[in-house]
Amino acid sequence: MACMIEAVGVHRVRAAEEPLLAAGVPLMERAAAAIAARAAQVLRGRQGAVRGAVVVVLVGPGNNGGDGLHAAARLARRGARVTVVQLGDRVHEGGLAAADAAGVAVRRAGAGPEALGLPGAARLALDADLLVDALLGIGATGALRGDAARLVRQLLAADHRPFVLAVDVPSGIGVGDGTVPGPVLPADLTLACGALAPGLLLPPAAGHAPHVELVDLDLDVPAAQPGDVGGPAEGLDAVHRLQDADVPGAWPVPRPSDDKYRRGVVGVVAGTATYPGAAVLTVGAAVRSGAGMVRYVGPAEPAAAVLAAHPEVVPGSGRVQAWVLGPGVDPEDGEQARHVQEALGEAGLGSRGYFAPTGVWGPTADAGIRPVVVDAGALAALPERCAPWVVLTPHAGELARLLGERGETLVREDIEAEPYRWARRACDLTGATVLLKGATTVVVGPGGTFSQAEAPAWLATAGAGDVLAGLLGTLLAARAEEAVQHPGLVVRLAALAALVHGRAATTANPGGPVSASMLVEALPRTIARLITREER
Ligand SMILES: NC(=O)C1=CN([C@@H]2O[C@H](COP(=O)(O)OP(=O)(O)OC[C@H]3O[C@@H](n4cnc5c(N)ncnc54)[C@H](OP(=O)(O)O)[C@@H]3O)[C@@H](O)[C@H]2O)[C@@H](O)CC1
Ligand SMILES: Nc1ncnc2c1ncn2[C@@H]1O[C@H](COP(=O)(O)OP(=O)(O)O)[C@@H](O)[C@H]1O
Ligand SMILES: [K+]
Repeated sequence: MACMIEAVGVHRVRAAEEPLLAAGVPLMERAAAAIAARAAQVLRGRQGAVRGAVVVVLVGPGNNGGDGLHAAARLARRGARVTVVQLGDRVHEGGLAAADAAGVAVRRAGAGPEALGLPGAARLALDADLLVDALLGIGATGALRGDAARLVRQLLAADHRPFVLAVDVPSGIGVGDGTVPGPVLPADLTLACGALAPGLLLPPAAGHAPHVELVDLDLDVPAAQPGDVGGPAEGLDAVHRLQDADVPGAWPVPRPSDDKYRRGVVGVVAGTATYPGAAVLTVGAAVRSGAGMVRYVGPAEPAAAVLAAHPEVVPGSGRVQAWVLGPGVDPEDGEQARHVQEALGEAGLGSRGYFAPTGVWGPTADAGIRPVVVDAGALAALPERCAPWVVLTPHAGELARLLGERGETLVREDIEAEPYRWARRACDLTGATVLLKGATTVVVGPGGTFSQAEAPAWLATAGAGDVLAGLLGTLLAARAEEAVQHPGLVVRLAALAALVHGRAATTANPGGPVSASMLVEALPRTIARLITREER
């Protein structure tokens, strides 16, 4: 059963809540009841009881603060010692009334008579058993401002913080794009109200919300638009994340009627005499993830290394269903650079690239068109215009270079600060699907947006990207015909490759170091476990 997670653009959440609010459905009370129940569970787990536990709720001016106030009232009624710290002048009136009625102490932070002062507010917050962050939710624009920003900075400077429960989102993240524009309190637990915001899945903001649970409010969210991009003011429509349970339905498991050609032949142009290892790893990943056949195109030295490691590989050019181009290829290397160009041309991408005859993609006439993975050295050979079935697999540095060649002035850190934005930009500029590698891998294509976060940090090791390229080649070769028709399938297969890649690292050595060769070794049993859902 598919169980993919969908994060929902803010405008779609608003559209879903409007009719319910108009009909008088008490969404805030429902959200607050769930938040208080989960907070009580946390307190019982950590303190043994709710009664007597010290809870501080940081409350902002809008409905996110309203959620916090109502939850504070409920926790106080269960015997917790609750203090609300109000940041700013305004506060949700209904929530305030509920908190007052339940005997919650409501204190202002900042300056003024009877205000706690920021150091006082910080001390109170840091001494709590549970700190609830209800400063800002999906109504946030830009970084936290004013006293809220100052208080969060003070909390971030502390050596130890209590358990932090964020209401809806960690306050101050870019809810629509996953940016972190200012100080944000990392949350131990985030309770998303009604739907997950895109920022909860997209890096770097997602790193502040490693554990997200959905509070189901029975919202009837309108379907995402095809292509998933909202208007400029609305932002992203949807971000998806595949789960392990999605793998069996998406993985190309061979049927009895298949032969090696029908299962998909992968052509690999990778490695040079200087970097033969990239060829071995890319080819190895394609073979071990179940390609029907792998053809290797390259000079004698890497070809010999490939055949020594993987005797099942067929050397030289020939008919393939998908190409993997570029791992370990030096764009200045004449022979491999020429092979990259030939493969691109053969896949339907001439010197200027692919322009669909009708102005829309969806080729039918040209039978030569086939998916291509363009990695590392081949990124420099990319034609002006690609198509959704061309998957670029840069890391942040390579993406900065690629965009630099297309007129953007960027460094790697810019990409790391706004991975979604720049992957989207590269997709818009090239027409290709872009898989941006990182601790969380983001895939942005004309067919949608995915974010996968399975990879342990041990995976940041030389050659791991080559393995991903080979693995993705196998998936695209197996479903080549559908992939050139359906851009939605291409992004999904790229996300699937990232998921399996991350899981293979854990399979190879749970909790410890891995090498790229260990990843290749681990692929067959990782895939078997995922598609059969058996523990091995
Ligand atoms: N989805 C659902 O079904 C349900 C959602 N619910 C909840 O509602 C929340 C959304 O509430 P919301 O729309 O009132 O916005 P919210 O996040 O509280 O912030 C807006 C306020 O903050 C202010 N402000 C803005 N930016 C700022 C900044 N950078 N720094 C400082 N201040 C800033 C802004 O002021 P302004 O910019 O207008 O001056 C405005 O006053 C949602 O996240 C969820 O928790 C549930 O209750 C029910 C079901
Ligand atoms: N901090 C991290 N945590 C988890 N995975 C990471 C991290 N950093 C990088 N990765 C993953 O490691 C791989 C590295 O790929 P790449 O940079 O292309 O390396 P190489 O070129 O040496 O093969 C990618 O799949 C990337 O997503
Ligand atoms: K919040």
